[in-house]
Amino acid sequence: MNVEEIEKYIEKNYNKLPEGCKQCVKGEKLVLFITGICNNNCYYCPLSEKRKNKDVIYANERLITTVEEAIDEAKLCSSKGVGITGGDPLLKINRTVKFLKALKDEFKEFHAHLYTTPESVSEDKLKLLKDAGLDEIRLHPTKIFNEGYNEEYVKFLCDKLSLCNKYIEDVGVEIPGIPNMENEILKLAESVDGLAKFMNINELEFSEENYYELEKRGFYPKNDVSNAIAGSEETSLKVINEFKGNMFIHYCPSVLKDAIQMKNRLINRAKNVAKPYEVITDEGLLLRGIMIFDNEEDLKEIANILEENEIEFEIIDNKIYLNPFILEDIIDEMKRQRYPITFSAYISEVYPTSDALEVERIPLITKKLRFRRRRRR
Ligand SMILES: C[S@@+](CC[C@H](N)C(=O)[O-])C[C@H]1O[C@@H](n2cnc3c(N)ncnc32)[C@H](O)[C@@H]1O
Ligand code: SF4
Repeated sequence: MNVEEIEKYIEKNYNKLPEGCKQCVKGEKLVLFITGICNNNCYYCPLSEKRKNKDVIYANERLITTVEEAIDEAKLCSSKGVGITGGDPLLKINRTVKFLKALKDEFKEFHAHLYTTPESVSEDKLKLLKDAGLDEIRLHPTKIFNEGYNEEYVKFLCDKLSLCNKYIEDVGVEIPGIPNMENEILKLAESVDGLAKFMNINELEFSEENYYELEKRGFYPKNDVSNAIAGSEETSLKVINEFKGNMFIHYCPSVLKDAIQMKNRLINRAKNVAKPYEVITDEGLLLRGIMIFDNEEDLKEIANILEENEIEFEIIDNKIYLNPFILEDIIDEMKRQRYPITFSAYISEVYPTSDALEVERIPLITKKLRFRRRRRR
């Protein structure tokens, strides 16, 4: 499926999507990674070294410690809901409930969904989650994919789904689309139909952390441009085509996460954080022009010129930040007028995220090294 096909699929099936996914595809969900701690050890686990089994909290890409920071990040992204993930959020139930309640209290109509595993679900925890306002829960039956299909385990999963239904409005199953497991996934779908409102199948993705384990099992990337695994899409779509039950099965392709959901979330954040001189790209990244000076006099001279011409800019240390296209025009004009250029300059493309990660640097003026001839004695 390419981006256009996905967009069509989303449009056609939008009303059937799980509530949590509806906001997610529009980039309106805050991704709250509540802890990296997890009792499972899935061979396909995509978590990075910075997160896996580390008791850390991230609101989107931002490492945080307090609920206030989570609320701030939700505001910066104009989030309309939260997806609480990990690790396993239920292993840190008090923290999960504290953050969930704070977000629910702060924002009106804030949809909340949470990912966990059936082993961690208990009546006590569900009561706490219900009181804090959880709208949707998704269970990931890890053992099927790590140890093989087992009727007893599926029965255990069904009991946990029934328990969830007593407390939480929407209950679903979410799984990785492991290639060639269509028979097992179909049997699973038939077993949970009626107990789960939906089943989400994620296209299997590789990361630096799980690549070795995936390769060991014969899996390989489907192309050079994505981090999806070959065969996962075929398996997932086969399940959807062959399933005869009532439950809605949603396939979530890797490109949906990167090209649509992530892009929309970046655009939402960029609109709130962009400085007046920054340009928002179609991908939701920020473009800014940067001039770097060796001495303060030169910087002041250019700053005066910009002020006289009513051009927006900002000075940070020995740099002037300004609109990238105006910067290009200024350099052209300086060259045309043979005005001495006393700075180096480039256009910087950065994520609108809290770490402002730089994706690309386009040099405009590079500093020439000055060589002074040594006098012969
Ligand atoms: C990344 S996990 C996060 C929540 C929690 N750690 C869990 O596994 O349920 C969210 C969903 O992604 C799926 N998943 C796990 N590893 C994956 C991978 N390498 N590629 C695609 N989906 C994956 C699982 O089915 C899980 O329900
Ligand atoms: S349950 Fe999730 S976090 Fe835990 S090991 Fe499996 S994929 Fe990783």
